[in-house]
This record gives sequence, structure tokens and C-alpha cells, in this order.
Amino acid sequence: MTLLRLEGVSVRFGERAVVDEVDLEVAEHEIVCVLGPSGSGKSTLLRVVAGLQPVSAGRVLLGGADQAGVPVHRRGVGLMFQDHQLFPHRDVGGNVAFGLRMRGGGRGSYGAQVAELLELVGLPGAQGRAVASLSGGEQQRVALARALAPSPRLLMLDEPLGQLDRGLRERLVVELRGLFSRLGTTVLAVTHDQGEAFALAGRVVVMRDGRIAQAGTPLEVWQRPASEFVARFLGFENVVPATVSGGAAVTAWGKVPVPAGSPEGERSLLIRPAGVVLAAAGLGCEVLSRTFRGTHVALLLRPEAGPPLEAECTLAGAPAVGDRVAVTFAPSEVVVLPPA
Ligand SMILES: Nc1ncnc2c1ncn2[C@@H]1O[C@H](COP(=O)(O)OP(=O)(O)OP(=O)(O)O)[C@@H](O)[C@H]1O
Repeated sequence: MTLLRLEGVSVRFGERAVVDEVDLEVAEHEIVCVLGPSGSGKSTLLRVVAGLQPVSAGRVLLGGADQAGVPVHRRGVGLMFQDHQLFPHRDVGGNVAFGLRMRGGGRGSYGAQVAELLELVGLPGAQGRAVASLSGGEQQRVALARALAPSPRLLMLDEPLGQLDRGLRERLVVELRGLFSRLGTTVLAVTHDQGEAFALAGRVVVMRDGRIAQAGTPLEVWQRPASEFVARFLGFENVVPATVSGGAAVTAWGKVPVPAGSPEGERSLLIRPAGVVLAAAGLGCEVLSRTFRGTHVALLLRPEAGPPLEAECTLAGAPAVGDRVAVTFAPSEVVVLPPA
């Protein structure tokens, strides 16, 4: 069932549409992650859903009910922001109990529920600790416990792991995903970090200049970016203009085979690094750099024609910087995009 529905939502500041006619649905128990560069309108979209930002046009529906005129505290949504906004003068238990009081309206201490929530986020027994004594990751968990406390029907996260270091982020994101799926929480999250979005979300929504550039499962978006913008945002650099016909594309790198059924004509072409394959003969290249990535080696190549190419190879087969190599292209890793 659809929990959240945005219909033609726009937010204008003066002449500028920061959110531009956005349609979006989030089903119950779904985790949707809005992804996009800085300034693309992600936070504004969250603020609209929370009721913190009025719309210039369009409707926000929660559980089928139009939220026009419904104040923040009556929407039943939970919010967790990047800077966690914990109360520094309250201990951990006090912060989590605040979340519970938001729901209950009472002044109780909610000891049992606080203990249960802290258990849930992996901080059992931390009730009495001072907020200032917690690490960044621990503060994040407390903020999450507080946001989950009133059992919001929709939990919204704005750059939830933004300030944490990469290792901690990667661990927490996996934990969060497990936790949300156990609790059946519906989540709308915003991040500019594609790794985080792909690890957390069941569906990602890529935004550009206030509009949705692409929406789909992480796999769909990764395998079939809808445009050069999305491809580059995902970190793919091998994108060139191409003329496609008869199963091949003519590019600055020469002729590149494309998947069967690809659109023809003047296009852009993406070759994922895994599709640039070292071979005995092919496009001649010089190796500019090689970077060990754990499961493979990333190569930056200077071809004899065309812009630099990113490639991937196994550690055992990796050439050295300065080596001359030849590459061919694997059509399974090639995507024909609309023209730039
Ligand atoms: N109250 C406001 N008045 C005028 N402009 C605003 C206001 N709030 C946001 N903006 C502008 O709207 C644009 C989108 O902002 P928003 O914070 O939604 O983007 P974002 O995608 O979340 O970016 P970031 O990742 O940097 O947080 C920005 O250019 C911002 O400067």
C-alpha cells in the first residue's frame, strides 16, 4: 500500500523552482533514498513531507490524506538530521525518552521502552551516559533511537551518516537496513553519497535541479543509468558522443560493440570500467595509473585516440604504470544513453 504520495510538488524561492513538479510514491515498508548533488533540492523535498516547508504547487498525501494545513507534529513522521541535534544537557536515556514523550504527551520516564530502544540500536545500558562522552557513531545511534521512539509511520533521514568516517558509515548502513527491515519501518532518506544510497535503499531516486532524473532499484540505476548526468553522478567517467548503428557505436575510441536492441543514431555511450578489457590486440593505450581496490585493480589509461579510459583488471593481470597495453570492449558493460 502507498504510504506517501507526492503529486506535482513544486517549491519556488522567487523565480527559482528548487523542487519542480515532483511525483513520488513510497510504499509501506519501503526504503527509498533520494540521491543527488548539492543543491538539487533533496532536503527541501524532505522538509515538504515533514511539513516544515510549504509547497508552491502540488499535494502531499500520507496514508491517502492530504497534508495541506497539517502541522509537523500531527503528521506522524520522524526526522533525523545530519547533525543529530541531541540535547547536550540530557543523558542518553533522557534524549530517547524525549522521543517517547513526543508520542505519549506524558511526563513518564519510559524506562523499559528506553532500554528496549537502546538495545535495538546497539547501545544496551547506555541510559546514564552523557551525550558529550559519546563517539560520533554512538551519537548517531542515540539520535536514531530517539527518532524511532514514537514509532513514526514514516522515518525521514537527512544525510544520516554524513559526518561519520567511511568505515563506520559502511557498517552502520548495513545495520540500519537490517533494523528497518526487522521493524518494517518505511524510510525516506536523503544523501549525496551514492554508496550509502545503494547500500540502504530498496529504491533510489536521483535528483537534478529539482527534478527526478531517474528512479529505480539500485541495480537498475547502476546497470542502466538513464542519462549522462546519472552515469557521471554514479562516478562513471567513460562517456563519449557516439553514432550507433548495426550493433556498434562509432566513438573517439573507435568502434565499440553495443548490446542487442540498443537505440540507434546520435547518442552518448557509457562503457563501465569492467567492460574495458585488456587484450592481445585492440585500442593501444598507455597505463597512467593503477589503484588497488581490494577485489580488483582500477586502471587509468591514455588511449592513442579519444579521452582517458577507466578500466578494471585482476591483481594478477595488472600492468605497471607506463606499460603499453591494448584493450577491447565488452558489450555487456556498454550502455547507449540519450545524446548529451
Ligand atoms: N529558504 C530558502 N530560500 C531560498 N533558497 C533556498 C531556501 N532553501 C533552500 N534554498 C535553495 O534551494 C536549493 C536546494 O536546496 P536543498 O537544501 O534542498 O538542496 P540539497 O539537494 O539538499 O543540497 P545539499 O546536499 O547541499 O543539502 C539550494 O540552491 C538552496 O540554496
